[in-house]
Amino acid sequence: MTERTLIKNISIVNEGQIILADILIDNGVIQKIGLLADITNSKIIDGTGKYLFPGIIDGQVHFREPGLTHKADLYTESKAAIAGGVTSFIDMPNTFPNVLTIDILNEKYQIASEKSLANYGFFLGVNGDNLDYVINLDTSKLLGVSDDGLYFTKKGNLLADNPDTMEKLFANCKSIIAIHSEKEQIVEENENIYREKYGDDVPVEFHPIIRSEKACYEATKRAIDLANKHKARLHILHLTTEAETHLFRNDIPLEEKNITTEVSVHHLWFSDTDYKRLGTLIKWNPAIKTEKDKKGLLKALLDDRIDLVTTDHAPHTLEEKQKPYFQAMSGAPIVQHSLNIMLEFYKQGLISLEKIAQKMCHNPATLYRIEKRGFIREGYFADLAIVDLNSSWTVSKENILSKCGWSPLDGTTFQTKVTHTFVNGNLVYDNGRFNETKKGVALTKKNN
Ligand SMILES: O=C1C[C@@H](C(=O)O)NC(=O)N1
Repeated sequence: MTERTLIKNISIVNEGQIILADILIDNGVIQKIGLLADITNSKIIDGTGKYLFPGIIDGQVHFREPGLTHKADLYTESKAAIAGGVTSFIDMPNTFPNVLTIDILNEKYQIASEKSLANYGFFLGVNGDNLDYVINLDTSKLLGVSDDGLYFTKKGNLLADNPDTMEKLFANCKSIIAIHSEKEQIVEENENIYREKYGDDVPVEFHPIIRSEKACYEATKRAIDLANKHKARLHILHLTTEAETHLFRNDIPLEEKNITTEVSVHHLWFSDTDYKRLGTLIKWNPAIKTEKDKKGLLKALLDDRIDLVTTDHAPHTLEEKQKPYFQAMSGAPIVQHSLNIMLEFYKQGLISLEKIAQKMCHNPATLYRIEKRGFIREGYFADLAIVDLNSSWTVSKENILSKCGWSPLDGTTFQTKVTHTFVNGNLVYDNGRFNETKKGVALTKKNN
């Protein structure tokens, strides 16, 4: 049983509008939305002047467990997520061992049930070795939303650059094929050119030239051609170039799209002008690119060619990051600050609150067919975030919650603050304090 809570007089951002109302949370779900009388035995939160969002659903994170828990784990990173208003996440399979079988996948669900404060789903990885296994998978054995998410990337054990592997997967797979889209051959050719010139210590400013627009565009175009040819369901992860945005459509509703895409917050926030200041701390794959790309990505997000905002939260220790170019790990922690970043764009007049809710809450739920989450509706799970749009604070070591203890946003002042986060009706985060007694649950799937 969860505590009964009445949030009074709050601006509810949901499904294209903002309405001022009260909301009653009971038994884990949203019971009533409207002008409600005070109810006995309920905790009352005064929402005057504040905004209520559906809890953010982050469609791409790396919480590193099992196998890489010196960087992060399901407890620490879900806690960081909750502080940022993120109530559900879908985690990538490049943990160790790589998630290439149902047994390994189910082990992650088990660990999350014991440790995660937020709700969770996990991608299953695909490579040349487990391709037949994946194609013949009995999806009834998959837990949660996993049978809607297969992840195909291009490095190491999850390498997917082989044209025959790609063709076979697209021809046979019914699940969403999520792709990290960079053509490895082009990247390697560029790496060799710069290695010859600079040795190991290539200036990081060349990262977007090595992991080039061409590498991204050609991989994305190839995946789209394959998806069209085989009528497969394709999702391109973390788009980074303006050029690629023109490959996506906005003339069909999300529910009917066969090909979808997302942008990660750091590709909207940073550009190549930031490499000088932040160096390898913002070395990410795909790379942070130019100002023109950054603007093109926001434009495509606003006109619905891009469907989701995710984080690709990818923590590494500072030691792993502060190394010469070729040894410095790619990725950085950002899940705690994704809503703050998007709200900063709102403050600058670049995006509406309704659009933020669409891209971070409604669309991930629709795309991954997540049951009864992502919207503020009576009868839906009470995953909610209350936001103060006029409260500034500065990111610093003292308030960074990711286990790795640093952030590329250190020193950044945000003008908005998440004050409360509810997960399944439980007030898990309240103005800096956590209630860790209740754990998140596995995301379940809508039937149709
Ligand atoms: O897609 C990815 C993976 C991630 C990681 O570190 O796992 N780091 C990245 O920069 N991009």
